[in-house]
Amino acid sequence: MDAENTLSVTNGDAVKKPFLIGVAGGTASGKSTVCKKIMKELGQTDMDHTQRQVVTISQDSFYRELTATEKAKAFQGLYNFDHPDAFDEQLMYETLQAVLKGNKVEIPSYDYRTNSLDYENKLTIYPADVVLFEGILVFYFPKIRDLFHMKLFVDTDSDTRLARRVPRDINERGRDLDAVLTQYMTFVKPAFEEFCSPTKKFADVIIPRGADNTVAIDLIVQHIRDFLNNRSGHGSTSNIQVFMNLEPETQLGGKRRRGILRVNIPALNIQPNNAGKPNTPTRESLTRPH
Ligand SMILES: Nc1ncnc2c1ncn2[C@@H]1O[C@H](COP(=O)(O)OP(=O)(O)O)[C@@H](O)[C@H]1O
Ligand SMILES: O=c1ccn([C@@H]2O[C@H](COP(=O)(O)O)[C@@H](O)[C@H]2O)c(=O)[nH]1
Repeated sequence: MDAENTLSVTNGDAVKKPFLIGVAGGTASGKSTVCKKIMKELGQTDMDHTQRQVVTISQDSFYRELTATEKAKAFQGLYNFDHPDAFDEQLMYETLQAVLKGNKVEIPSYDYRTNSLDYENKLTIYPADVVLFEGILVFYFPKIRDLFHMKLFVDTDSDTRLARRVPRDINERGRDLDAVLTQYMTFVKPAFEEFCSPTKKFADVIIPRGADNTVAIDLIVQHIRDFLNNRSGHGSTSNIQVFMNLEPETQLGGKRRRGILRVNIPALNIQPNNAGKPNTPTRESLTRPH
C-alpha cells in the first residue's frame, strides 16, 4: 500500500484514506438516484452501515441554521436555498477533512418540510473506502472542490429537472404547486445558472441523462471496483520479477555484483493520483536471490 493513501497504523492495521467523489448537478438532476445506483451495483445497500465500504453524504446536511425571520421567509418560498451563502462552508470543509482522516462523523439529517436541520435524526458516517458527497454546490467552494479525488456532474436538462422537482416537492417535501413554481422561478433557476451550472467545467466525468445513463454509471462503478480491489490487495498490484544474468561482475547500485540478480518491478498501480503511471523500480527493489 502506498504511503499517500495510508494515514496511520494502529495495532498493525493501516487506517486508509477514503477515495472522495463529488457528485454535483442541478436540482432534481438525479444526483441521489445516481449515488443510490452506484451503491446498489457495488452491493452496498443491503448491508449494515458499519460494514459499508462505500457511503453517501448529502450537502443538505450542511444548510445553515435559519434565524426566525429567515424561517418565516422560507415558509413563504422567499428564502434562497440555492445561493452559496445558504450553506455552512466551514462545517462542510471540517467534516470532509474528518472523513478523509478516517474518522467516524455525525451529521444532522435535513427536514424539507420544516426547512431545518434535524438533530433528532442524526446520521452516523462510519469510516469507508469510498465516500460520495452529493449536492447542488459541492464544486462551488474551491477549498472543498480541491478535496475530491474524482468529480462527477449529473447533467439533466432543465425541463426534465423541473418536471421531476414539482411532484417530488409536493409529495415528499410538503409544498404546494404555487410555492414550488414561485421558488423555482425566483431562486432555483437563476441560482442554477449563476452558481451551479458554471461548476460543470470542474467535473472529470459528466453524466448526461443522470441515472438513465447506465453506460456512464457502469464505468464509474468499474473504476470504484478497481480502486477497492487494489486497496484490498486483490487487484493487479503484484510485482513483476525480472531475472538478470550479471556475468561478468558488473557495477550496479554502487556495488560490484555478479550472478543471477532478481529485479522486482512494482506493477501498474491504479490508485488515485497515480492513475496510469507505472511505478519506477527503486534501488531498494533490486534484490539478490537467496
Ligand atoms: N432517471 C430517472 N427517471 C425518472 N425519474 C427519476 C430519474 N432520476 C431521478 N428521478 C426522480 O426525480 C426526482 C429527483 O431525483 P433525485 O435523484 O432526488 O435528484 P437530486 O438528488 O439531483 O435532487 C426523484 O423523485 C427521483 O425519483
Ligand atoms: O429547506 C429547503 C432546502 C432546500 N431546498 C431546495 O432543495 C434543492 C436541493 O436539493 P436537491 O435534492 O438537489 O434538489 C435546492 O434547489 C433548494 O431549492 C428547499 O426547497 N428547501
